[in-house]
Amino acid sequence: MEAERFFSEKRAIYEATRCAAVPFVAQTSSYAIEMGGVLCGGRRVHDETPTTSQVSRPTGRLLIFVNPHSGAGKGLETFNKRMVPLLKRRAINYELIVTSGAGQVERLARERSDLTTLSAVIILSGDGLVFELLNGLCARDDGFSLLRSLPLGLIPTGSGNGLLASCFSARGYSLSTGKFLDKALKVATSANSVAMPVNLLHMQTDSKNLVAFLSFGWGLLADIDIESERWRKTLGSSRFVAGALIRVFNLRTYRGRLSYLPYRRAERPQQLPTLTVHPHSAGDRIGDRAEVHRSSTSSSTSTRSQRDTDSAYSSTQFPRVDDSKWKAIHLRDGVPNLEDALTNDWVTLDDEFVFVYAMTKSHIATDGPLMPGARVHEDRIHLSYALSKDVTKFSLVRFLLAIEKGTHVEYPFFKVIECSAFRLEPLTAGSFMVIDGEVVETRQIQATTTHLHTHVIVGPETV
Ligand SMILES: Nc1ncnc2c1ncn2[C@@H]1O[C@H](COP(=O)(O)OP(=O)(O)OP(=O)(O)O)[C@@H](O)[C@H]1O
Repeated sequence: MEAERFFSEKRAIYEATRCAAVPFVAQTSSYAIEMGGVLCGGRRVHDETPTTSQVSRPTGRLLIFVNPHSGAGKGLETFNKRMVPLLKRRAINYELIVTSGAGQVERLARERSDLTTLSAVIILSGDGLVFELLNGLCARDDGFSLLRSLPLGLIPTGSGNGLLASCFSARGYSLSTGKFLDKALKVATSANSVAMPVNLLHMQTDSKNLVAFLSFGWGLLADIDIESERWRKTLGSSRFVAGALIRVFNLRTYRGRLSYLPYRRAERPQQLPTLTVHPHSAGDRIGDRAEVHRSSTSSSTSTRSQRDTDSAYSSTQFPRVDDSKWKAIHLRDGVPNLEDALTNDWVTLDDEFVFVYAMTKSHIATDGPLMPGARVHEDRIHLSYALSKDVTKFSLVRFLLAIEKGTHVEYPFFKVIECSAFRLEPLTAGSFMVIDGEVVETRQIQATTTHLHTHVIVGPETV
């Protein structure tokens, strides 16, 4: 069986590349990589404003990840039918990796030695792959500087694309279904694009230091996200609505201790994000590219259990080892480690919660903004919660339905606090703790604002 799979994989890769002009193929046991043999021109440019960075043609050398199972499972089709023609038309050189399972992108981002030679990384998936990429990068010694030099292009083929929705919304672009994808394809393959700085949070769990770019959830909203996973293929992003209705009528509440450090402007000035694109040798046109084939070792199932087993984030075996590296990037001095006592300037709520949901961006999906006040580059956390004593099932349903119109913020039980850090200690079990859509296993969690930014391609410079 193994041998059969090995040879069919070889055959698929041979078929994929035999008619390409100059590509070669590297293969590992878990994935196939298609690489072109030409580079297009580029130039080194520095950004001049805190809100956008000039990307010299994101066309020199792209590393493209496609998750074939994300969202409705159309990532590969979108790549072949929609993106390849654009890449060809603009003579863009690229390396394609079709992911074969959870954790692969994180490993590659952590281990590859050629990342400084890339013009950009493009991801066709949901927010999950972005989470893997950023955490892989941040695990490297040169990770924080790589964040400043490696822009991300996001093509929304997942069921949750909150990061791109937040960035596009900030630029005034339409988030309606067709236009969202069209625009993403266009900007990711256009010359002279710009990339927006996007703030990152430091998340400390019992065992890990992680970065988050979007959200942290516990209670109702986190449970809806994870429990509606099973409808991912059939319902796409509508799975959240179906999940919400079911979950509200079986409402669970959780005891927890939520502490936060009220927002104060950063003590050290924010470092202006500088995006550098490395120069490339002058380019030739790439020839006809072959159709892309998925490695036959890739799993055809994308279930939560498989993801949990494979996940690089679920282990609680190992102690955190690099706390000091992370403390150095905090915007506020003196934020204690997760195990340490909080100082007097923190506020603590010990109560029965329906949910806790924190965001640094406005959107978790393309429907209305959950946190309309959040800005992609700013240095504060919008920490929201609802207490069990303040809600009824009926008011919760109305609240969830109001998110699309943005009127949910008017519900008095929806409390939003601006803070620089927060810590959550669940006192009853049963809910997921979810960072950027990914479940983490930990007894408690702490989030702190940092001066780290990644950069998301949103170009062109003028809208
Ligand atoms: N080939 C694969 N098979 C199974 N899982 C994969 C594969 N490639 C990536 N993954 C994992 O799938 C998860 C979901 O990916 P992503 O978030 O990008 O898509 P999505 O459709 O928006 O999913 P969700 O909304 O459930 O998070 C990620 O955690 C990623 O690690």
